[in-house]
Amino acid sequence: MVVSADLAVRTLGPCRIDSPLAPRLGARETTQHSVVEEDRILFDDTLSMAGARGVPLEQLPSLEPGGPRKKIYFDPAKTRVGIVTCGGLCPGLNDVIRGLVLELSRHYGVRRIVGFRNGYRGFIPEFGEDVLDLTPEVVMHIDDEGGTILGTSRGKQDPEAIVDALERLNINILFVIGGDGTIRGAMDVVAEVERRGLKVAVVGIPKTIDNDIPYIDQSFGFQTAMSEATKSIHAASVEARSAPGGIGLVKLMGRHSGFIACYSTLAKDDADYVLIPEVPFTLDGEHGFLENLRHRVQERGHAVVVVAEGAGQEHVEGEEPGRDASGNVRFGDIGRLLRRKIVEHLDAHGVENNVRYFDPSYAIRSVPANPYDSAYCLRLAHAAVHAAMAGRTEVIVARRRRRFVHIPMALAVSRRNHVDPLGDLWMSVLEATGQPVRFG
Ligand SMILES: Nc1ncnc2c1ncn2[C@@H]1O[C@H](COP(=O)(O)OP(=O)(O)O)[C@@H](O)[C@H]1O
Ligand SMILES: O=P(O)(O)OC[C@H]1O[C@](O)(COP(=O)(O)O)[C@@H](O)[C@@H]1O
Ligand SMILES: [Mg+2]
Repeated sequence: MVVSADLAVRTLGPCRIDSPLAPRLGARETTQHSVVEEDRILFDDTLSMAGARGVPLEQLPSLEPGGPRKKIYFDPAKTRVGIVTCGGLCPGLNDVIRGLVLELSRHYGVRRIVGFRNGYRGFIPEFGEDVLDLTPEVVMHIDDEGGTILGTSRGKQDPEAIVDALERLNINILFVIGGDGTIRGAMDVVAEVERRGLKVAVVGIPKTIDNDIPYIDQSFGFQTAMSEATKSIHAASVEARSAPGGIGLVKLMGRHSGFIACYSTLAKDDADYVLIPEVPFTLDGEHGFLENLRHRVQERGHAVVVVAEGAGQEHVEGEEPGRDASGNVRFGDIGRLLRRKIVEHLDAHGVENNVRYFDPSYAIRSVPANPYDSAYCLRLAHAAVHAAMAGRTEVIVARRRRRFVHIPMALAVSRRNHVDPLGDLWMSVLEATGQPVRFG
């Protein structure tokens, strides 16, 4: 079987130790529900996509399956584990931490697990952060709360200092729970680990409420966050329908990808317009957004507009986008700009208007995971533990088309997941809202 280089997963070495889970794996075979270790998971999911590669079946790009192995690399009794959460909050962070700790301790018998506090700065002595001992008792009920018991942060830290801390604490496995920035940071850590000739596995559990990590079905916490967002859309709709010329305007998170705006709109089916970063729009002119909205309000008496924070940035004049500590762009406020423009435009045309502006902001990501996301987080945590104990490194675990897989970190950060303006999701949004295919 040929494995394309970018899909090959790196391992620390041969697995020689019997896994404590081996007795449960005896009868496992590849079925529609599970994939055995020796098998691979096809990268393409349609005949035409696979066929377009024009290569024999065994050379088709494929991913390593996730799941427990009969033989593992690390001896659980001697293994020390670190866990860190970085970047913005996301529902389910505590579920993942809990899942890692329970799987490591109960099923593999790992006895020393520590949590680094407040993201990558938790490794740096100058910040004076103590590590937190993570036991089943400590983590048992943390999933009841949103956030992360470890804390999180943005801002780059020196990979050499991070690996110094790993050496100081004799850590063999580091789990990083974070988004694209965190994964890039983890790749720097892997490079430094290798430079020193250490055998430390670094495994990621991808986190992003924006759902912008590619090659995975959907990121954990996304479903919870978009469910929270529907509350604001509903409130905007109630307000809009209760006032003459009522316009409910909702700004939602989503820097580069408008998934939250799209899915929460579909869930409520109350919105008349959705504006996302992936689909540019014009404001002015006969076919611009403002004129379309004016007609809608005059004809129907009210309207609901959902806008993702990264949408229409070209319209946010005079505000130079800044950068946060991690180097992410800080966008101008498209929500406030739209509110002002809508009022000005409708006033100028003598159309009565009552704009109600909603910015739920952090409220959608600070809540505990819903049951679906909790179950998903637990399964991701299990997959991450299996990968790490089997010596996999520089990988993230993910679910792709219902299968748990190992994705090399380099591939996971090679691009961003976007709403495809020519794809099914955006088509559904156009159907649900009735907005024109393009403004302008
Ligand atoms: N290109 C990069 N190289 C190394 N570390 C990075 C890089 N980008 C971000 N990081 C680090 O990863 C952590 C989280 O990144 P951030 O972008 O804030 O969140 P997220 O992981 O959710 O994308 C921060 O400590 C940040 O400094
Ligand atoms: O937490 P901050 O620094 O205010 O940043 C807010 C940003 O964080 C997010 O919630 C998620 O970003 P990350 O995936 O980089 O953590 C974005 O949707 C939002 O723009
Ligand atoms: Mg990010």
